[in-house]
Amino acid sequence: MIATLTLNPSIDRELAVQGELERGGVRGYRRLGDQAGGKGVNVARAVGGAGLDAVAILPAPPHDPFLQLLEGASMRVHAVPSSAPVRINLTLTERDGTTTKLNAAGERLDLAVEQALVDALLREDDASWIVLAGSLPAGSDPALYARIVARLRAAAPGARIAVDTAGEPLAAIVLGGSRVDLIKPNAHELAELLGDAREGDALENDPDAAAGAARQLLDDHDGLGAVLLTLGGGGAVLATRDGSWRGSHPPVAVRSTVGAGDSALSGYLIAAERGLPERERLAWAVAYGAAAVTLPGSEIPTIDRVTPARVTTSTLAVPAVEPSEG
Ligand SMILES: O=P(O)(O)OC[C@@]1(O)O[C@H](CO)[C@@H](O)[C@@H]1O
Repeated sequence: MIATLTLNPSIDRELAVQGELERGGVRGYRRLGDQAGGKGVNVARAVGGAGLDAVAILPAPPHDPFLQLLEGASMRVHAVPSSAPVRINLTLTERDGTTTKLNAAGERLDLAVEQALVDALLREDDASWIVLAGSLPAGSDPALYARIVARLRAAAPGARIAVDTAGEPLAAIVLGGSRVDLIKPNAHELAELLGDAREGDALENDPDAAAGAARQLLDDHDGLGAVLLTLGGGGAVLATRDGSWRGSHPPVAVRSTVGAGDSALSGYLIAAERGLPERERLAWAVAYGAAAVTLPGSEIPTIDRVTPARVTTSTLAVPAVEPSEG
């Protein structure tokens, strides 16, 4: 069973832009629809869609439209009542598949709601993986995920924890020495974590450099178990303490890249639940990510759309890293 926590869920509203989007210009659009989103929600939906047990834990006011959008979803939903309405994130899609995302900050959660969410997570004591995913609502303590990990470690020492976040919350986890089994940055998030956000494109286009950077993180931070680094159309790299691999997929027709990273993480987790080794988990991650980009908006692929056999994996010879000083 997989339990996800989404502290900042969203209604994902997709707008199809007429013509090309131009900064400062005027364009028409067609509203395509709303989906219940947020990274942990998407992961739970994908895992549930693969026939596995998943629960999405999140805050939402009792009659928020977000909850109606979740009716009939493939996973269990545990909504902790909150007074903060669920944010609306916009996805602007152009004909050629270019996706522009405008994300709202999300409203700060009351301390009592925060506590109730963590308590709900702790009650899921048969979860094989706990996933903490997405940004934190505005005004949250950037170390909130790190504090939640510390509580989970104390209460459930054996649980495996995956974190998919960015910026300060990710830095608080990694640099603060939290013990997590997996992080899933993209190249830009990894570059920012390493202190040079400008290097994101370079990492995305150079899987060897990306793997070296991921491996360096593992060497510098004992708390980290593995890094699943997504590289857009370049597939993904998985760096673990036992080896590093690259997975790539033949090109696909891209409709929307929203949710591709969540799908990749889901693929890894679904393969892990099936007892597959790391290299095959990577193949599943890449296959899920590739299937996701062929779907509109933040639609998450069901397992029948996913073909891990189309993914080529190779072992990366990552140079040995000098032990860090001190
Ligand atoms: O603000 P966050 O939490 O980083 O990102 C939120 C979000 O962009 O992530 C999902 C796609 O990954 C969407 O469902 C959602 O709108």
